[in-house]
Amino acid sequence: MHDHHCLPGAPIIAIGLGKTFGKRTLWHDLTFRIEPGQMIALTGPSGSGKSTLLNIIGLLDHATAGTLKCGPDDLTAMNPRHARLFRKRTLGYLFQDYALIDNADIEQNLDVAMHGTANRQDRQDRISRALDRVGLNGREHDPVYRLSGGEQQRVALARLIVKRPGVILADEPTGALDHDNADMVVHTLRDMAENGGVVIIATHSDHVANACDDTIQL
Ligand SMILES: Nc1ncnc2c1ncn2[C@@H]1O[C@H](COP(=O)(O)OP(=O)(O)OP(=O)(O)O)[C@@H](O)[C@H]1O
Repeated sequence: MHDHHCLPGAPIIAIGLGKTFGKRTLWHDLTFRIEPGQMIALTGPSGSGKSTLLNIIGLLDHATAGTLKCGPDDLTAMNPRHARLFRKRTLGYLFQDYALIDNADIEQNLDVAMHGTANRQDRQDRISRALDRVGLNGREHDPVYRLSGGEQQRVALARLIVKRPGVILADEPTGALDHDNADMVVHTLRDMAENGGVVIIATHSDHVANACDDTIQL
């Protein structure tokens, strides 16, 4: 196993993946392969385990059976240090709680996502382009606690744009948004796939699922 992280360009591979809580089985024997460049919808009724599967791929929960890999890296058997680096360098989350730093401003929230970029001017250019993309240019110094839910979701999207992760996990990313902003989110996630990312979107929206290359139905 290599020491640092799953390089962008690696597929996500599940073989016989299972998850049970006590006596309840959410799914067993889930097998799929998602190639870099693909945007995949994760669908299924409420309670079918979409968020749980995203959490397992995102190293926030564990499968109870099977194997999950990102390229050569076995995600079901990572030591804590490797898991921390994988989260920091390879994973990008777009989850419902946004996980932003509330009392920091938008720029600070984006800046912390760019671990690998030492050059300050380069970081600022990337922040500016990302905020343009999500329609929040000029709002760099607004504190996050003062933003609306939809604005916070767009900051979370901008944070992904500046981070450029190889694996993007999105849980109902269009849930709180109006039609135009929902389209903007889907197009941005599509761009990330086209740049070589693996994009996995848990969604109840047929519109979002139709914009994806394929569907994993739970
Ligand atoms: N830690 C846990 N212990 C026991 N059961 C859990 C735990 N976490 C999740 N579950 C159960 O697993 C099931 C799947 O939950 P999950 O949130 O993954 O579903 P979902 O498909 O994302 O649902 P929704 O579409 O409603 O968001 C739920 O019934 C939930 O109660």
